[in-house]
Amino acid sequence: MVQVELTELPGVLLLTPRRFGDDRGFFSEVYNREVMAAHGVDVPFVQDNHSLSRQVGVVRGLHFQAPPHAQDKLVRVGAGRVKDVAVDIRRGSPHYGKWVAVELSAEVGNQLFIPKGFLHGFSVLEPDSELLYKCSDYYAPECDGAVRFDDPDLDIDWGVDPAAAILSAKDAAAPLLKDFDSPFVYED
Ligand SMILES: Cc1cn([C@H]2C[C@H](O)[C@@H](COP(=O)(O)OP(=O)(O)O[C@H]3O[C@@H](C)C(=O)[C@@H](O)[C@H]3O)O2)c(=O)[nH]c1=O
Repeated sequence: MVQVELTELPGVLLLTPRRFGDDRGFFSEVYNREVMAAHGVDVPFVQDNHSLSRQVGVVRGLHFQAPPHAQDKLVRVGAGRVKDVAVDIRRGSPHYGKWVAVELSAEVGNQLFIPKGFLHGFSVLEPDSELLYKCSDYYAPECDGAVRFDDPDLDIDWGVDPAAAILSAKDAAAPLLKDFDSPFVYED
């Protein structure tokens, strides 16, 4: 029912649910708790988010919510195409500061699972791209945090010109990773 691929970051998974195509279009179970749990994604999601980014070059991120409201996220694209990025920020992790970037599109219907302890962000590769994602905790603005998307220590390939990126004021003012005290600790 779902194809699961590991990424270079343990815990971050690329999931592609099956699509049943016919003359009308397709049908797909985009989330099935039992099936996901069988593949290691056994998470009580409590909030679904939907954002629209009109312009190519919009970058949202890199974001996290700190404990006690840390969020696992299951991200997909309902329209358009984005480059979705996860960065390990668990102190003591052998992968601290490492990232994976995956193209997610409405055409493919693929999804990225990003566990707690990772930054999340995406760049917009097609106009009017819509991101749909499930979160395992509620929005808690007091726990909301960000790291600069174009941090030279991360050196993420966003697939768009970072100098021309369209950012929120909050994201433009985000600290660099070296000036940031991560609230997450790696647990073996
Ligand atoms: C994230 C969020 C925002 N909001 C409000 C706050 C604000 O007024 C408005 C826009 O918020 P932001 O600018 O933070 O939206 P955005 O930049 O799209 O933030 C999102 O980015 C991606 C990369 C993520 O991973 C998400 O978890 C979230 O951080 O929406 C909520 O009411 N609930 C929420 O869950």
